[in-house]
Amino acid sequence: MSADSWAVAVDFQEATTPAKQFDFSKKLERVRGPRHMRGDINGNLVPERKENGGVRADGDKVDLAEQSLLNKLIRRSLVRNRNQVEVLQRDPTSPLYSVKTFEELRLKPELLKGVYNMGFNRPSRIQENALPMMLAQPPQNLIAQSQSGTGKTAAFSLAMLSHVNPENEWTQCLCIAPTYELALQIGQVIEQMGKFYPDVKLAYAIRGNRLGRGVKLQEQIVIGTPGTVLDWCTKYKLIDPKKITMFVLDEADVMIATQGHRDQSIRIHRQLTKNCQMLLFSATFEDSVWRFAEQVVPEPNIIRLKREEETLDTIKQFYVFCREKEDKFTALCNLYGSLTIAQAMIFCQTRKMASWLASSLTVEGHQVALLSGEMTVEQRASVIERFRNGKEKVLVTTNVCSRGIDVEQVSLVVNFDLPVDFDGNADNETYLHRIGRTGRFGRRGFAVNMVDSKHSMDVINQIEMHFNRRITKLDTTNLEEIEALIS
Ligand SMILES: Nc1ncnc2c1ncn2[C@@H]1O[C@H](COP(=O)(O)OP(=O)(O)OP(=O)(O)O)[C@@H](O)[C@H]1O
Repeated sequence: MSADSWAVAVDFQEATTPAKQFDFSKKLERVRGPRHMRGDINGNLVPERKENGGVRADGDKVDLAEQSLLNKLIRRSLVRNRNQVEVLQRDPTSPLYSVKTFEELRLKPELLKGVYNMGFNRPSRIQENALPMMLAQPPQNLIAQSQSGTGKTAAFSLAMLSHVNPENEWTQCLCIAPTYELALQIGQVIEQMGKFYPDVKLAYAIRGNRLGRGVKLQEQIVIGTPGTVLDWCTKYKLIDPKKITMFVLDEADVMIATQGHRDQSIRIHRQLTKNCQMLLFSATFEDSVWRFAEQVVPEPNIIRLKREEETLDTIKQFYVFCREKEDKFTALCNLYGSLTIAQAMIFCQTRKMASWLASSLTVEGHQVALLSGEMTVEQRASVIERFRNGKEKVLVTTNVCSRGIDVEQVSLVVNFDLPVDFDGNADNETYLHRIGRTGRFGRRGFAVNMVDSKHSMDVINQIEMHFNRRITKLDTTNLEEIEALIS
């Protein structure tokens, strides 16, 4: 079918399709989720996980640990969340404590000073409930789930620092994280928080950190990756697992997606005593995470903070017909020429397309930032930082690289390529994730979708049906129309 004829066919289809035609297959999809997607405990659709993440339709590998690290590197503050925390107590008759200030926790003055020195004025939503539970006597086990950036790491770092007895020169708290880099990030938080409490020492059980066999560690807190921690406990006997009184497993969802980590974690856990306090944290909570959590944390209290829903309510959505990539490029330039745009994010399906687009835009005189899969996490973090600081006005990216980026001043999102799943169907979750970022915090945003085939028009229709929101056709050669629609 030529481009013209499919465009005519689409026009015809639009004109003849009633606005709310019912499609049973879509309804089923909404209940079950599309293939390769599953519901998490929040009722959110999340991609099915494979060992070590998985490969998306765009060819970029989803590395959960990298995503998590990127999130940590680019984060500046707590993620806003107005949802209520859900608490499930093991013993529902015991009083439920929640604190509004750090003073109420009766922390050691050195620690309180460390907390305030980090700029924390009051506990975050999840910390309000989690901290009293983690610090309670007798010790209580905890499974806590809340999205990245809500204060989990800070919470268990404070719990570990507060738990140890600095006079005892042996390891009392053991914390495991999925990667070397993530372990280092947690260690930095502990070091910063414990800045005024120098009696407490921290060791990193990570690759490359070799110690002689049989020497007993004197550091009260050890943080590391499962393989090295297991070696230190069993092979080298640097840590006596029977003396561990607090065990923290961070990023459980990432942990079980990483080959071998699940078994190693369980093997470490088996070395610990029954009296050891077990704490497990996760950003998401699929069934597999839950099953793992129950293995590691007996008789748990459970705290959950639902992710704040992303919404399309404040976002105007459009689509533009184009023939091929050059045509899309022209449409994009026209759009850019006729709008006052603070900052824009443009999503491409492949790395190749993203780099072609970035260089074409640069030739046109735009200041462009490019996020691409071959960059290291640190390089990506610095590109995002520059973009956030307004050094570039346009960010071209593939989907994988940009998860979790929150740039308040982005007012336009362009789907240069539409988000589709492995089967070529609309990837509604990714669509919401991309577009939802423009209209953050009640501000207005615009989303423009480039449609270049009958198939991509079908995808637009699927997205419209899924969200029950209209996506309006836009003629980018008609500047007056653009101004009228977008104003
Ligand atoms: N009570 C608080 N007040 C202000 N800022 C806080 C507080 N607790 C944590 N933060 C800050 O909020 C950000 C997110 O916190 P934290 O890293 O603990 O979240 P998280 O849920 O563990 O996320 P991730 O697992 O991605 O690291 C950090 O920059 C941290 O310094």
